[in-house]
Amino acid sequence: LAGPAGPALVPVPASLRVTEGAFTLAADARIGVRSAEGAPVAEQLARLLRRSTGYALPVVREPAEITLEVSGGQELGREGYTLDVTPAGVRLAAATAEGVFRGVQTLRQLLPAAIESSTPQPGPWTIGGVRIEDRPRFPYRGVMLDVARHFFTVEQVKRYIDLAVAYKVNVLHLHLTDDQGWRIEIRSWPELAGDDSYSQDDYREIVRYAAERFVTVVPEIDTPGHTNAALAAYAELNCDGVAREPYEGTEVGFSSLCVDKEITYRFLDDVVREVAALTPGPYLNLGGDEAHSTSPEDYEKFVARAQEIVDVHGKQLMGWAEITSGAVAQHWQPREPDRARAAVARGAKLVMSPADRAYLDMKYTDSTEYGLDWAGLVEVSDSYDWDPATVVEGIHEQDILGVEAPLWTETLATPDALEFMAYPRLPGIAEIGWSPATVRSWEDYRARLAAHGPRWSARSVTFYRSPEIPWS
Ligand SMILES: CC1=[NH+][C@H]2[C@@H](O1)O[C@H](CO)[C@@H](O)[C@@H]2O
Repeated sequence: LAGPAGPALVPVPASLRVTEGAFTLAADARIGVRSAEGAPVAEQLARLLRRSTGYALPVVREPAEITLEVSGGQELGREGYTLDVTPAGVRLAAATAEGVFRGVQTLRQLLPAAIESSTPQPGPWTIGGVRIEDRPRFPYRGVMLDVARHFFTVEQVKRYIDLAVAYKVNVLHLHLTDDQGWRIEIRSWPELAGDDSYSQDDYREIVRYAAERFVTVVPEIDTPGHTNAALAAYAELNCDGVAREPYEGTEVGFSSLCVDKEITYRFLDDVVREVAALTPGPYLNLGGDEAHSTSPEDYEKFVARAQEIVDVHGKQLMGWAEITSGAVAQHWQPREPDRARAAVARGAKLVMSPADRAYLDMKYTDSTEYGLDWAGLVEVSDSYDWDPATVVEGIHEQDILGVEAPLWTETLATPDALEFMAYPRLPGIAEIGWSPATVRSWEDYRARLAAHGPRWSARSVTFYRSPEIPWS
């Protein structure tokens, strides 16, 4: 692989040493895993390698040519791992199955791009010798998918997860409700979700699929603004008792729940109860952005009640940077750094998603067919060449839980459009979340990223061939 210092890995590992010799995966190779905890990850790796090599690759309960070990060593944390490739074979060790899963993503990238094919390819399947010790900089490395402006099916969400976990992404934030649509069944309020929505079983399946890949789902029910879909479904939720018209446009800030009506909080309690019961992850995101039709006093009253409700249902409140309560606030508006500082001042942790860097719905250039440009044009270099710990004055490493790449879908109606906007920028945000700031740079990253084009082509990913990258 053409990477300047060796393998073209994204995210770049915390430490990597090229060693003597090479390992070639042979047709009679086996995958060894001794612990029950590691077995599901071994099976996932086996399925992936069988598909593109055509080899049997049985999983056995003893050391083998590829050995996955879930050992006790806590020094690398929950997601860290060590990966040794020698002529004798591959040894991937971690304290948890999650760490082994993260290391498997690195192992995939050490193998030729053809390993990503869905049909058997000719080898040789050779990896140069390396010793890798790796662990993430931030614990929260997310992608957000807006399924409200345009709905995407369970299978399409699964594919979005599949592509993202190859880059060690570990959070999927689903923007489930907005002015244009309510996309999750709420049994106590059956008129909310229309035809294009997830049943509760659909949502459970997304959560299950994500969990198998050590991805935490963060559901967002955007409130008190961005609520036209609910206000159109239930007249009684409106202050004037009149149902709103359905809205298909792209304006924001015109809707608000009725803060002074008690039914608003029965509604919120029912919704939070049902969604929390379906969500194993710690966060319940209640949005809070662009509540331009809610007075500041009403906004504070609403958020205080919302916090109580989320507490009752055993979750931690998360929201956009405007939200004035909760454990985690998400910085998004480059023009409003004060909100990030205020969130830290009240004891919240930040997820960094500056729109002029991390919003995957921003056009690459003014000739990009899809997307918006209110935060500016965001080429691959703009999206990569920043750091969460310096991007906002006064916000430092210890204030930050992680990063997230939101993909808003006002202008994106198909999976191809999603992939075109997400690739190649999503891997860069993933690297910013995982790799130490000291081991990454734009010049090195663009050279490594060049080797990922063939990997995406092998998976039929529709990506933007940015002229900034020397594609291999
Ligand atoms: C947090 C946030 N609220 C707005 C803003 O981001 O911009 C998005 C488009 O880029 C838009 O879809 C969203 O409703």
